[in-house]
Amino acid sequence: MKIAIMGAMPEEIEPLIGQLENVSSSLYASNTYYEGIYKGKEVVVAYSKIGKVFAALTATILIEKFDCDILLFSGVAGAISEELKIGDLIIAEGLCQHDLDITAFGHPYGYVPEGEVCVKTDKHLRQIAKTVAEKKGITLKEGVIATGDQFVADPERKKWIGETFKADALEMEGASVAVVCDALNVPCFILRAISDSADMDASFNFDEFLESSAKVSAGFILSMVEEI
Ligand SMILES: Nc1ncnc2c(CN3C[C@H](CSc4cnccn4)[C@@H](O)C3)c[nH]c12
Repeated sequence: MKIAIMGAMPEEIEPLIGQLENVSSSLYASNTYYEGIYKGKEVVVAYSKIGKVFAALTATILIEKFDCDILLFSGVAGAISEELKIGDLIIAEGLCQHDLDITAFGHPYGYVPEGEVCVKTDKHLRQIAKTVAEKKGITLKEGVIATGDQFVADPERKKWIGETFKADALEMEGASVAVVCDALNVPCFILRAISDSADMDASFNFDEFLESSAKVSAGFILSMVEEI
């Protein structure tokens, strides 16, 4: 069993690299992939760079070139649900693309022919997460995460995304990772810790809480690796 752990930004995987043994790194398709061992398990860790295209490329390389059997995503997100505060964890039951729009042809937002608005993540991995959270006394929200190639810092855009997709959080990579995993039949798990509320203060909060929230998510992901 080879486990891929992916983030979008260096800060999202830095807390992971230091925990690996026998680490070797390789450059491929303008990305660095760190191979190592965590608690006896083979892992490959990489950050994609920001946005759906880079995330889809890295997810594909982790699976097709590094032969990973499952993919765990660790990172931060903007909150939509009022329940989610900075540092809180959310796992994606499903993910959608809020900036995918061919409504001019009568299709719903986030839909393209032969696709689906909401792509589901792996139920078994989500169950493991809930077991880990219970053991550690951590609150874990499960919901819909909306992905788009925009840093959202606008209450109106946030509200529209929340209402249109019934989304609880938003970010810029998860849905494209889930689409790649779904197409390649690889179990996918997307975990995010809240760094901001996608409102007028988003960029300030993001800068302040990126590092601490990324650590919360990375720590939880490592606890999950022990249980997989
Ligand atoms: N409000 C929000 N909207 C959209 N996405 C997010 C995220 C999640 N990540 C963080 C990062 C923001 S862009 C970026 C660009 N330059 C520096 C840092 N981040 C991108 O990888 C998506 C956290 N809050 C979000």
